[in-house]
Amino acid sequence: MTSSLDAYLGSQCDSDPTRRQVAETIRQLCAASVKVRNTITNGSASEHLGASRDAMNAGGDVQKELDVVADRLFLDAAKAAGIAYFGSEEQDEAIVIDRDGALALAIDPLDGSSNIETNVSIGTIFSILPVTDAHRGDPKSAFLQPGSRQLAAGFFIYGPQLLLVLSVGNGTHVFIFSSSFGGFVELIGSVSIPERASEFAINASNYRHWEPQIRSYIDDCLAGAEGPRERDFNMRWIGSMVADCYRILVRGGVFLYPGDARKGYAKGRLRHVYEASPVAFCVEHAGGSATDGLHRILDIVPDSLHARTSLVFGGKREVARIARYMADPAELSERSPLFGKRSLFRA
Ligand SMILES: O=P(O)(O)OC[C@H]1O[C@](O)(COP(=O)(O)O)[C@@H](O)[C@@H]1O
Ligand SMILES: [Mg+2]
Ligand SMILES: [Mg+2]
Repeated sequence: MTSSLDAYLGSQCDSDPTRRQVAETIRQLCAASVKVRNTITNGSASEHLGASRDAMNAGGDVQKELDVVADRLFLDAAKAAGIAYFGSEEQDEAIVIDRDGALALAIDPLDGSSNIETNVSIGTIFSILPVTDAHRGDPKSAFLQPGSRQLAAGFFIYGPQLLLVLSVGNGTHVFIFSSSFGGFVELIGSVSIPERASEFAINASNYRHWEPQIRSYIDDCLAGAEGPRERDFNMRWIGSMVADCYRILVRGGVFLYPGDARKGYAKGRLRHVYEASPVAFCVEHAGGSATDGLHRILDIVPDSLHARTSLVFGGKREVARIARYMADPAELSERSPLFGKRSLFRA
């Protein structure tokens, strides 16, 4: 029999008051996600949701109407859940909700904003962290913990289906919103990323800005069956990390958003606290890996709420292979000159 999210949370989060509050927070986030989904699917509203506002968020991105609507709905959810501190992509600073609360909620209210007006899957990414006495005087410090301390993390996808990918630290599970049931029910009991896959996701338009190591890795994939990998690769880039991540969870492959030479992109585009860290938590609990190219994301201590990080995640073996490219460029130059020089992009 299919089990409900509620039953799952009851079985996983009943051991102590903090975990019960984690469960309550997830329930409130789910309720907000349904409101966001309804807002998106409501035809009369959709006209202006993708419209740009005059404002920019702390990361320098132009805010769209839906970024702000979603931020407000998730802030209300955080208040209803009794969260201590709310840190959002759309807010410059962490917001104090309840000074005595036990949890901090970091959120990307709307992931894939550039896809809003194109009717492509978008989502919401969240991370739930513990608040200790050491964080009380300084709310932002609660968000500057390594991702390994997350109590729960996940993301919603507003796509053909409304999905929740969730880890409370014991595997990664997928729930689907069922309107006939009136809530989320389990779709995949425990996700396991297929190890051998031949699919990569990267924004290839940035090729000329990448470091040589990233170019070499992609060159070798593109060389296909005739290249050093001796097999053909496929490429996908949705432009909504939630959707790229979900595909990798169910079908395998690897995602890269590396730092590059563009101004402001030394550490890529993605934000550590509310994008990379929760995705890394779900990916690791599904048997995969997530790094900044070299180091495990969940071990890195971010230095600000809106810090960026290079991000590579997916199947363990492929992520480890990319780390070898990053760590040892010398090894690349020692490869067969045939493959060392060939590239579909380079002359
Ligand atoms: O437009 P680019 O540079 O390919 O970046 C796409 C990436 O940016 C993001 O949209 C960033 O998230 P936001 O939409 O929350 O800013 C990711 O979802 C996606 O993977
Ligand atoms: Mg995002
Ligand atoms: Mg966003």
